[in-house]
Amino acid sequence: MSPDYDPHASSLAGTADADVLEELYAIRGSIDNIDASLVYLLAERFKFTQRVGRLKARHALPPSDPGREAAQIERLQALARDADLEPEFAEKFLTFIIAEVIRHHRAIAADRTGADAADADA
Ligand SMILES: O=C(O)C(=O)C[C@]1(C(=O)O)C=C[C@@H](O)C=C1
Repeated sequence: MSPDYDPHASSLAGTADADVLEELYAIRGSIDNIDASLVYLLAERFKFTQRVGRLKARHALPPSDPGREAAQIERLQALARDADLEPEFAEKFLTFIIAEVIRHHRAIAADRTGADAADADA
């Protein structure tokens, strides 16, 4: 955990009884653990998608693959329904992440094009 992180940071101090705040902080401890896991999971996912980006750039494949995305969204919506999560939220979340991945893929491809052009000039 970041040394500067205060798990009791709140704008609610003084607005509720101490026992209510204690319960709130206890619940927030679990929320903090989940948020930390999400960060690690996302970092790991981006490590893999960076590999995909490099592979695609090397073989001149397009950054996005709409057929793959449609299948992923359908799958995540079904998982969300099973998990009692709004399927629309699952779709929005995945679409948000994929947009960032595509931005990375484009940057990798542009770097590679630049490097290839520099090699050709040399
Ligand atoms: O699997 C790919 O081809 C990727 O580039 C990864 C990914 C994803 O983040 O899941 C991102 C962009 C594509 O449109 C589809 C999927």
